[in-house]
Amino acid sequence: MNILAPVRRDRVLAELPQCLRKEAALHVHRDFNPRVTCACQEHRTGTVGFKISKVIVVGDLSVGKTCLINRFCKDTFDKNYKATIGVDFEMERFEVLGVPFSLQLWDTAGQERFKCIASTYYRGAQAIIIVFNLNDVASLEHTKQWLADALKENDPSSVLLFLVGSKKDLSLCPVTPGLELPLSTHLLHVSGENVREFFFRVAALTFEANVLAELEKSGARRIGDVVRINSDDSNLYLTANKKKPTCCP
Ligand SMILES: Nc1nc2c(ncn2[C@@H]2O[C@H](COP(=O)(O)OP(=O)(O)OP(=O)(O)O)[C@@H](O)[C@H]2O)c(=O)[nH]1
Ligand SMILES: [Mg+2]
Repeated sequence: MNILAPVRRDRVLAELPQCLRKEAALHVHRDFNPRVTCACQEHRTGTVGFKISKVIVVGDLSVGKTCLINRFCKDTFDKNYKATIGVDFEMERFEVLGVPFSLQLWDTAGQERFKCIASTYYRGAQAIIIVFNLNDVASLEHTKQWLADALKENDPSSVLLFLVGSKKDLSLCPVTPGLELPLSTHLLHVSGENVREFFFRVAALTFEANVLAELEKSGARRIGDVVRINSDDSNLYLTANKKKPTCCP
Protein backbone atom coordinates (compact mmCIF):
# COMPACT_ATOMS: atom_id res chain seq x y z
CA MET A 1 0.00 0.00 0.00
CA ASN A 2 1.34 3.41 -0.91
CA ILE A 3 0.81 5.67 2.11
CA LEU A 4 2.50 8.70 0.56
CA ALA A 5 0.41 11.70 -0.41
CA PRO A 6 -0.76 11.87 -4.04
CA VAL A 7 1.36 13.86 -6.49
CA ARG A 8 0.13 17.41 -7.17
CA ARG A 9 -0.66 18.18 -10.77
CA ASP A 10 1.97 20.89 -10.90
CA ARG A 11 4.68 18.44 -9.85
CA VAL A 12 4.50 16.32 -12.98
CA LEU A 13 7.62 16.20 -15.17
CA ALA A 14 7.38 14.73 -18.63
CA GLU A 15 10.78 15.91 -19.81
CA LEU A 16 14.12 16.99 -18.38
CA PRO A 17 13.95 20.63 -17.22
CA GLN A 18 16.76 22.55 -18.88
CA CYS A 19 19.59 24.15 -16.98
CA LEU A 20 19.42 27.89 -16.50
CA ARG A 21 22.64 28.63 -18.35
CA LYS A 22 24.65 25.97 -20.11
CA GLU A 23 27.93 27.49 -19.03
CA ALA A 24 26.73 27.42 -15.44
CA ALA A 25 25.77 23.77 -15.20
CA LEU A 26 27.57 20.61 -14.20
CA HIS A 27 24.97 18.47 -15.97
CA VAL A 28 24.45 19.69 -19.50
CA HIS A 29 22.57 16.91 -21.28
CA ARG A 30 19.28 18.14 -22.71
CA ASP A 31 17.21 14.98 -22.39
CA PHE A 32 16.87 12.14 -19.95
CA ASN A 33 19.29 9.29 -20.50
CA PRO A 34 17.59 7.03 -23.13
CA ARG A 35 18.02 4.03 -20.82
CA VAL A 36 16.00 5.87 -18.18
CA THR A 37 13.22 6.86 -20.59
CA CYS A 38 13.05 3.29 -21.82
CA ALA A 39 12.97 1.81 -18.31
CA CYS A 40 10.10 4.15 -17.36
CA GLN A 41 8.11 3.22 -20.47
CA GLU A 42 8.57 -0.46 -19.70
CA HIS A 43 7.89 -0.07 -15.96
CA ARG A 44 11.36 -1.34 -15.10
CA THR A 45 12.17 1.26 -12.45
CA GLY A 46 12.23 -1.20 -9.55
CA THR A 47 11.89 0.43 -6.17
CA VAL A 48 12.45 4.02 -7.34
CA GLY A 49 8.72 4.82 -7.06
CA PHE A 50 8.73 3.87 -3.37
CA LYS A 51 11.98 5.48 -2.35
CA ILE A 52 12.48 8.85 -0.72
CA SER A 53 15.62 10.64 -1.86
CA LYS A 54 17.41 12.92 0.51
CA VAL A 55 18.56 16.38 -0.55
CA ILE A 56 20.46 18.59 1.89
CA VAL A 57 20.58 22.37 1.70
CA VAL A 58 23.64 23.96 3.33
CA GLY A 59 25.27 27.39 3.47
CA ASP A 60 26.03 30.33 5.74
CA LEU A 61 23.51 31.72 8.18
CA SER A 62 20.85 33.95 6.73
CA VAL A 63 21.70 33.28 3.08
CA GLY A 64 18.09 32.24 2.50
CA LYS A 65 18.00 28.43 2.68
CA THR A 66 14.73 28.26 4.58
CA CYS A 67 13.12 30.90 2.36
CA LEU A 68 14.15 28.99 -0.73
CA ILE A 69 12.59 25.75 0.47
CA ASN A 70 9.47 27.53 1.71
CA ARG A 71 9.05 29.34 -1.59
CA PHE A 72 9.03 26.05 -3.45
CA CYS A 73 7.15 23.83 -0.99
CA LYS A 74 4.65 26.31 0.48
CA ASP A 75 4.80 29.25 -1.91
CA THR A 76 5.43 31.61 1.00
CA PHE A 77 8.06 34.18 1.90
CA ASP A 78 8.82 35.57 5.36
CA LYS A 79 10.88 38.74 5.38
CA ASN A 80 11.70 38.29 9.07
CA TYR A 81 14.74 36.18 9.81
CA LYS A 82 14.15 33.18 12.05
CA ALA A 83 17.25 31.06 12.37
CA THR A 84 16.85 27.37 11.74
CA ILE A 85 17.78 25.47 14.87
CA GLY A 86 19.48 22.23 13.90
CA VAL A 87 17.45 20.95 10.95
CA ASP A 88 14.02 20.85 9.47
CA PHE A 89 12.69 19.03 6.43
CA GLU A 90 9.95 19.13 3.82
CA MET A 91 8.68 16.31 1.66
CA GLU A 92 7.89 16.91 -1.98
CA ARG A 93 6.22 14.40 -4.26
CA PHE A 94 6.80 14.41 -8.01
CA GLU A 95 5.86 12.31 -10.95
CA VAL A 96 8.75 11.93 -13.37
CA LEU A 97 8.17 10.18 -16.71
CA GLY A 98 5.07 8.59 -15.19
CA VAL A 99 6.86 7.29 -12.09
CA PRO A 100 6.14 8.70 -8.61
CA PHE A 101 9.22 10.11 -6.97
CA SER A 102 9.75 11.71 -3.55
CA LEU A 103 12.31 14.17 -2.34
CA GLN A 104 13.02 14.98 1.25
CA LEU A 105 14.47 18.50 1.38
CA TRP A 106 16.60 18.94 4.49
CA ASP A 107 16.94 22.55 5.60
CA THR A 108 20.03 22.85 7.81
CA ALA A 109 21.19 25.56 10.18
CA GLY A 110 23.93 27.91 9.02
CA GLN A 111 24.68 29.30 12.47
CA GLU A 112 27.94 27.99 13.87
CA ARG A 113 26.43 26.96 17.20
CA PHE A 114 23.89 24.66 15.49
CA LYS A 115 26.29 23.30 12.89
CA CYS A 116 27.29 20.18 14.78
CA ILE A 117 23.64 19.15 15.19
CA ALA A 118 22.91 19.87 11.53
CA SER A 119 25.93 17.99 10.22
CA THR A 120 24.73 14.75 11.78
CA TYR A 121 21.93 14.83 9.20
CA TYR A 122 24.21 15.16 6.15
CA ARG A 123 24.68 11.42 5.64
CA GLY A 124 22.82 9.60 2.89
CA ALA A 125 22.20 12.64 0.70
CA GLN A 126 21.74 12.08 -3.01
CA ALA A 127 22.03 15.76 -3.78
CA ILE A 128 23.70 18.68 -2.01
CA ILE A 129 22.49 22.22 -2.59
CA ILE A 130 24.94 24.88 -1.40
CA VAL A 131 23.50 28.35 -1.06
CA PHE A 132 25.36 31.65 -0.88
CA ASN A 133 24.18 35.24 -0.86
CA LEU A 134 25.02 37.05 -4.09
CA ASN A 135 25.59 40.22 -2.07
CA ASP A 136 28.01 38.71 0.41
CA VAL A 137 31.35 37.55 -0.92
CA ALA A 138 32.26 35.78 2.34
CA SER A 139 29.24 33.51 1.96
CA LEU A 140 30.55 32.50 -1.47
CA GLU A 141 34.03 31.82 -0.11
CA HIS A 142 32.54 29.65 2.63
CA THR A 143 30.79 27.40 0.11
CA LYS A 144 34.04 25.42 -0.26
CA GLN A 145 33.95 24.52 3.41
CA TRP A 146 30.24 23.68 3.31
CA LEU A 147 30.88 21.41 0.37
CA ALA A 148 33.83 19.70 2.06
CA ASP A 149 31.82 19.10 5.23
CA ALA A 150 28.84 17.71 3.33
CA LEU A 151 31.04 15.46 1.18
CA LYS A 152 32.72 13.98 4.25
CA GLU A 153 29.44 12.24 5.00
CA ASN A 154 28.56 11.27 1.45
CA ASP A 155 29.97 9.55 -1.61
CA PRO A 156 31.56 12.29 -3.75
CA SER A 157 31.41 10.10 -6.86
CA SER A 158 27.65 9.74 -6.87
CA VAL A 159 26.18 12.76 -5.09
CA LEU A 160 24.73 15.54 -7.27
CA LEU A 161 25.92 19.09 -6.55
CA PHE A 162 24.09 22.38 -7.02
CA LEU A 163 25.29 25.85 -6.17
CA VAL A 164 22.71 28.56 -5.66
CA GLY A 165 23.28 32.30 -5.51
CA SER A 166 20.41 33.80 -3.50
CA LYS A 167 18.85 37.25 -3.03
CA LYS A 168 19.21 38.15 -6.67
CA ASP A 169 16.54 40.82 -6.21
CA LEU A 170 18.90 42.75 -3.90
CA SER A 171 21.95 42.46 -6.07
CA LEU A 172 22.67 45.27 -8.46
CA CYS A 173 26.15 43.98 -8.98
CA PRO A 174 26.39 40.33 -7.90
CA VAL A 175 28.93 39.66 -5.15
CA THR A 176 31.78 42.03 -6.05
CA PRO A 177 32.93 43.44 -9.34
CA GLY A 178 35.69 41.36 -10.83
CA LEU A 179 34.89 38.26 -8.84
CA GLU A 180 33.82 35.53 -11.20
CA LEU A 181 30.96 33.37 -10.05
CA PRO A 182 31.75 29.66 -9.94
CA LEU A 183 30.69 27.75 -12.99
CA SER A 184 27.72 25.86 -11.66
CA THR A 185 25.84 28.73 -10.07
CA HIS A 186 22.08 28.97 -10.21
CA LEU A 187 20.98 32.52 -9.54
CA LEU A 188 17.72 32.61 -7.68
CA HIS A 189 15.62 34.84 -5.55
CA VAL A 190 12.69 33.86 -3.47
CA SER A 191 10.19 36.13 -5.12
CA GLY A 192 9.89 33.10 -7.32
CA GLU A 193 12.15 33.57 -10.30
CA ASN A 194 13.69 30.23 -11.28
CA VAL A 195 12.94 28.57 -7.94
CA ARG A 196 10.41 26.10 -9.31
CA GLU A 197 12.57 25.34 -12.38
CA PHE A 198 15.56 24.81 -10.14
CA PHE A 199 13.89 22.28 -7.83
CA PHE A 200 12.36 20.51 -10.82
CA ARG A 201 15.82 20.07 -12.22
CA VAL A 202 17.10 18.77 -8.90
CA ALA A 203 14.20 16.29 -8.80
CA ALA A 204 14.71 15.19 -12.42
CA LEU A 205 18.46 14.63 -12.11
CA THR A 206 18.09 12.81 -8.78
CA PHE A 207 15.37 10.63 -10.30
CA GLU A 208 17.58 9.85 -13.30
CA ALA A 209 20.49 8.86 -11.04
CA ASN A 210 18.17 6.59 -9.03
CA VAL A 211 16.82 4.81 -12.10
CA LEU A 212 20.32 4.32 -13.52
CA ALA A 213 21.47 2.85 -10.20
CA GLU A 214 18.42 0.57 -10.18
CA LEU A 215 19.15 -0.60 -13.75
CA GLU A 216 22.73 -1.32 -12.83
CA LYS A 217 21.59 -3.37 -9.85
CA SER A 218 19.00 -5.33 -11.79
CA GLY A 219 21.45 -5.77 -14.70
CA ALA A 220 23.75 -7.69 -12.38
CA ARG A 221 21.09 -10.35 -11.99
CA ARG A 222 17.84 -10.33 -13.94
CA ILE A 223 14.61 -12.12 -13.14
CA GLY A 224 14.45 -15.03 -15.58
CA ASP A 225 18.17 -15.72 -15.43
CA VAL A 226 18.96 -19.41 -15.29
CA VAL A 227 21.43 -20.32 -12.58
CA ARG A 228 23.66 -23.25 -13.50
CA ILE A 229 24.68 -25.29 -10.51
CA ASN A 230 27.80 -27.48 -10.57
CA SER A 231 29.02 -25.76 -13.65
CA ASP A 232 32.66 -25.29 -14.50
CA ASP A 233 31.72 -22.19 -16.32
CA SER A 234 32.86 -19.09 -14.48
CA ASN A 235 29.74 -17.25 -15.67
CA LEU A 236 26.98 -18.85 -13.61
CA TYR A 237 24.17 -16.70 -14.96
CA LEU A 238 22.72 -17.52 -18.34
CA THR A 239 19.79 -15.56 -19.59
CA ALA A 240 17.40 -17.79 -21.48
CA ASN A 241 15.98 -16.24 -24.67
CA LYS A 242 17.08 -12.81 -23.56
CA LYS A 243 14.96 -10.30 -25.46
CA LYS A 244 16.42 -6.89 -26.06
CA PRO A 245 13.78 -4.22 -25.31
CA THR A 246 12.87 -2.50 -28.53
CA CYS A 247 13.45 1.04 -27.31
CA CYS A 248 16.73 0.50 -25.47
CA PRO A 249 19.96 1.60 -27.14
N1 LIG B 1 15.21 40.32 -0.41
C1 LIG B 1 15.40 39.02 -0.19
N2 LIG B 1 15.48 38.58 1.07
C2 LIG B 1 15.68 37.27 1.26
C3 LIG B 1 15.80 36.35 0.19
N3 LIG B 1 15.97 35.13 0.69
C4 LIG B 1 15.97 35.27 2.02
N4 LIG B 1 15.80 36.55 2.39
C5 LIG B 1 15.79 37.09 3.76
O1 LIG B 1 17.01 36.72 4.39
C6 LIG B 1 16.81 36.40 5.76
C7 LIG B 1 17.33 35.02 6.05
O2 LIG B 1 16.60 34.04 5.33
P1 LIG B 1 16.53 32.52 5.82
O3 LIG B 1 15.90 31.74 4.74
O4 LIG B 1 15.92 32.42 7.16
O5 LIG B 1 18.09 32.16 5.94
P2 LIG B 1 18.75 30.76 6.30
O6 LIG B 1 19.84 30.52 5.32
O7 LIG B 1 17.72 29.70 6.41
O8 LIG B 1 19.40 31.05 7.72
P3 LIG B 1 19.78 29.97 8.88
O9 LIG B 1 18.57 29.17 9.17
O10 LIG B 1 20.20 30.77 10.06
O11 LIG B 1 20.91 29.15 8.38
C8 LIG B 1 15.31 36.55 6.01
O12 LIG B 1 15.09 37.81 6.60
C9 LIG B 1 14.70 36.48 4.63
O13 LIG B 1 13.51 37.23 4.54
C10 LIG B 1 15.73 36.88 -1.16
O14 LIG B 1 15.82 36.18 -2.16
N5 LIG B 1 15.51 38.22 -1.27
MG1 LIG C 1 17.06 28.56 7.96
